[in-house]
Amino acid sequence: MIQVSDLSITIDDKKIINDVTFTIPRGKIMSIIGESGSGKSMTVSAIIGMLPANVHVHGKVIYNGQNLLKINPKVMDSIRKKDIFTIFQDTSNSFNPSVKMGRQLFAYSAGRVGDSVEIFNEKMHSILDKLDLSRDILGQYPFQLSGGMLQRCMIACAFYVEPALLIADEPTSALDRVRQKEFIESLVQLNEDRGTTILLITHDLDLVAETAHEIAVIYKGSVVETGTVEAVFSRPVHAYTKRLLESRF
Ligand SMILES: Nc1ncnc2c1ncn2[C@@H]1O[C@H](COP(=O)(O)OP(=O)(O)OP(=O)(O)O)[C@@H](O)[C@H]1O
Repeated sequence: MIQVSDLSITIDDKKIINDVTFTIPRGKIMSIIGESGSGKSMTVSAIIGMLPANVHVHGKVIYNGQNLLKINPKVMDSIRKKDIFTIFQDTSNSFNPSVKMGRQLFAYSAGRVGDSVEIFNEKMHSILDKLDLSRDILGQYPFQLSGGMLQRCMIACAFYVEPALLIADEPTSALDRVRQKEFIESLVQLNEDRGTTILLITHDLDLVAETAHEIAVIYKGSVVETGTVEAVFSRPVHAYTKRLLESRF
């Protein structure tokens, strides 16, 4: 569904990403795993076309036959709005503290696809029920909800929008174990119910084991291993992947 090939990113003459190549298969959950500073977030920024101004980028990010790195900015805006939905590590930054959740979830869902308030209420109520989230949250402010609930509100919006690709960048690292589990269940539910393709960025091997079908291991700006989670976990080839897996037990 998205093919990243020979992606290289340089900032101030420093190579941050080096000839990164991988494919995100349609309908699958794919995880990019790597240690802090390895280049995971930069890779995501290249895919969604939100790289800092001082960056030099080479290579291709092919989506629907178009190279997103060379696309007209207006077309990219529309792809970001309709096709790609992104959930970041700290969702509280994504919400305005002084606006009730209902209005904000409307903007993240119905507003993106042009639905009326009536359609929003009907559709969002049934999604909240499905995700075991109380309908009351629509009348509450972000500070009245836990971090885990805010993350799951974002999943509710993804259920609504049904994007072609959901990118979740370190979505569980600020959550405790119970909230992590709830979030993971919602993520898997989205993939299974709607067939949404998911790119999951993480440094948590347990999270990968519980959710992902495919994996790309990134180390110092290069992809050192790709394959199904089953194959990479049972027969790791690169020394870094072996170290990573040994550290799990
Ligand atoms: N705006 C920037 N200017 C210069 N260097 C940057 C910038 N953003 C990131 N970097 C550098 O690029 C490299 C990759 O960063 P990136 O944020 O992609 O890593 P990451 O794998 O996502 O790490 P983490 O897990 O800590 O978020 C790091 O060495 C980082 O210091």
